[in-house]
Amino acid sequence: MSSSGSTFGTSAYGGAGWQGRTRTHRQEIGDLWAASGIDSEYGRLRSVLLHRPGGELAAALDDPDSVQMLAPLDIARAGEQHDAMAEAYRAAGVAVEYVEPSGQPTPNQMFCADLFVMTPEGAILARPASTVRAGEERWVARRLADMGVPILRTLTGNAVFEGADLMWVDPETVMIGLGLRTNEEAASQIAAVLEEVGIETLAVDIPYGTMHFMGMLRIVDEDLAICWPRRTPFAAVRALQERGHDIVWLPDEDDNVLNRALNVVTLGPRRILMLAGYPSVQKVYEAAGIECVTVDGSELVKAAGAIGCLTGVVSRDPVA
Ligand SMILES: NC(=[NH2+])NCCC[C@H](N)C(=O)O
Repeated sequence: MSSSGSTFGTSAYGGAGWQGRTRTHRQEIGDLWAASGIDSEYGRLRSVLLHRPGGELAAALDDPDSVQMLAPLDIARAGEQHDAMAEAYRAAGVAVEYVEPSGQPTPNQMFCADLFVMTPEGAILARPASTVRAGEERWVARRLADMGVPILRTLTGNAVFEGADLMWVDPETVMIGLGLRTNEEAASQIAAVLEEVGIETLAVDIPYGTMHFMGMLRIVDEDLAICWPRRTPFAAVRALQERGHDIVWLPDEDDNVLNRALNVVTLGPRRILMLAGYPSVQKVYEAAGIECVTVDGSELVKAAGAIGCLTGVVSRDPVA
């Protein structure tokens, strides 16, 4: 302070000592904010967010359909299989973080892929489409915040969006599947926030009677995607082909087999974590040069999801 008592010219008032912030938000990720974000579906996987299921699965015992599950689950077995999946991630060099809600979680909290999606500049929180899952995103928001992961956007109005409906086709483009779980309002809010950071959004319709876009498309490398004949939307297959992707087509098997065998997470280029017990599909993947790491999820699938749905991807090596 000067002898006259004026604060003019002190750093807090913009004087010579002021140190303005000049880096962009993006430049501060990995420093002020935790290293996080993805710009592809296949860059080397670095960290994931999971929720280990517990007593909340009892909600499926009497009437699984009332909580969007297929059959009652053995809670202990489900927990053990979940632990084995987490162990497989750690063995692959992936950091595992857990969402821990306060109080009793809702029954589907473990399906973390549905609750947010990452961009190179932070997370977009989901707004689950059913009352059964409404609010699960709050616990993910709290955990991401604690981890130092920026949150780019929370959806508003009547937008509904589940993270398993968004896929990176290339570092400048995402595809959103419109259907039961994600509506046009959400797609336009997401397109607006992505546009601010220079990313284009392609919206495609997913077939009536299906759950998520993830259930019909998995991208496993820069130039390789797994698709489901007559189920993966035309526009999605075309967008991939235009970018030079080869398509691995799922073999002719019943829906349950394909649903579960396709619900994989890409660990890195041409390397996936998939459920054990689907040899006919695994053979097709391996023939395409995809290395398959397998874990048992026979109990978990009774909740109507598998590895892809259970795994919230927080960070991959950038490919851009
Ligand atoms: N991404 C997925 N396929 N998630 C599966 C979610 C299953 C859950 N029971 C639900 O209906 O919401």
